[in-house]
Amino acid sequence: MPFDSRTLDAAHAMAPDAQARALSRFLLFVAGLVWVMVAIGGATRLTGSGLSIMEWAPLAGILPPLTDAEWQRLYDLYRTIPQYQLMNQGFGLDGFKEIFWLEWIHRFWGRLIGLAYVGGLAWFWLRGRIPPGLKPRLLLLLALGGLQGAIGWFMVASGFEADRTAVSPYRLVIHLGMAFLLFGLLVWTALSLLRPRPVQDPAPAGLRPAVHLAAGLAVAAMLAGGFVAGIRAGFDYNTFPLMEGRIVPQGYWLLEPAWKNLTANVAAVQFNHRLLATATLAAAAWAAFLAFRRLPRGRVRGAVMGLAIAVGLQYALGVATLLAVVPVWLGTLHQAVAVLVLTGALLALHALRRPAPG
Ligand code: HEM
Repeated sequence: MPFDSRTLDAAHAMAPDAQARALSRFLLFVAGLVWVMVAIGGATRLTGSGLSIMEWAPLAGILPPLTDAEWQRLYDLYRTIPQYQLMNQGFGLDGFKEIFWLEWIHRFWGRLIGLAYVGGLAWFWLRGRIPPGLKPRLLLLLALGGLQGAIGWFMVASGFEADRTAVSPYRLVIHLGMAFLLFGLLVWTALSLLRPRPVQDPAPAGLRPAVHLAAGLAVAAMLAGGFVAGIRAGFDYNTFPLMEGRIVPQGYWLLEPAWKNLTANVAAVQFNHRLLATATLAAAAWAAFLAFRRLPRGRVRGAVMGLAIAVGLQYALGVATLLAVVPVWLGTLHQAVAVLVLTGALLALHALRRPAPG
């Protein structure tokens, strides 16, 4: 049962502290690599680099092109897809090289994460330093990491279809969501190795529901943000707080069938992201207020306040990204700081875990 936290608690009890700390540090290191990967992924998308490598070659692709002939071969492949014909026609081999590198670095970093994780896992495993109850979860993480690579390719492949110049927004959101899930599982597992469940309930009345609400809304805002990115909805309605002079933009419910408005209608997708972000900010601020009033200084209060600060920062960055019409550096920062919000949510949720039963 990989997700049963009691298994992990039992594992924690069995693991000597120093060993648990070492394993925890390793998982946090890998989570750090995933965080960098999310930022590189944002930059890759925003520079229009993501479709520049048309092959799925997990092993051979580890080397970049080393000869002129190899560059030419990859460029010729790229010239066959609609994105080249519709957007980049005639930009030449030099233009191709410019968009190539970020996608290559993104894939290289993915391989690096895989190698670091497999290498570290084998090291801990062979030395008998993994609590038995934790092994299924660590293997699950390995499987999910491999799946993420395949999802990445599944997403890229959608960008080669006729008349498309970008990838499917649904696949983009799945890829982004899986990155958040991987990061979340790594951090949660690491935290659980470091800190067993509390003996006494650390949460004053009302705080746990408020933090759960803020965390749930933050995840919803992130997935909605993925659709903003996926359909380039940030390049319209570049005013805040109104959208073309209205709170709810015109054409909010224009598409048929109705559910399409949630994923394909620029006005609705952007409005929903704003709304969810604002609700997250309100819930996180309320949780911070409760923590400030009802808890003494310390880890639990700090975690809840930290979540609110991260959400406030991300909110401000979102508005700045929108007003500046999505420059690459701000969009990338907004994507990276989403992971900070997730970290804040995980820390706060973990600090507020209920006491072990019995
Ligand atoms: C709780 C607060 C927020 C969270 C967790 C959040 C999260 C995200 C995420 C995960 C994405 C997709 C990845 C990316 O950046 O490309 C995104 C995109 C975006 N968000 Fe937010 N966001 C928040 C607040 C806001 C606010 C308040 C605005 C503006 C009013 C905003 C504007 C945007 C825009 C314009 C994009 C698309 C950027 C692009 O095309 O790269 N965000 N957001």
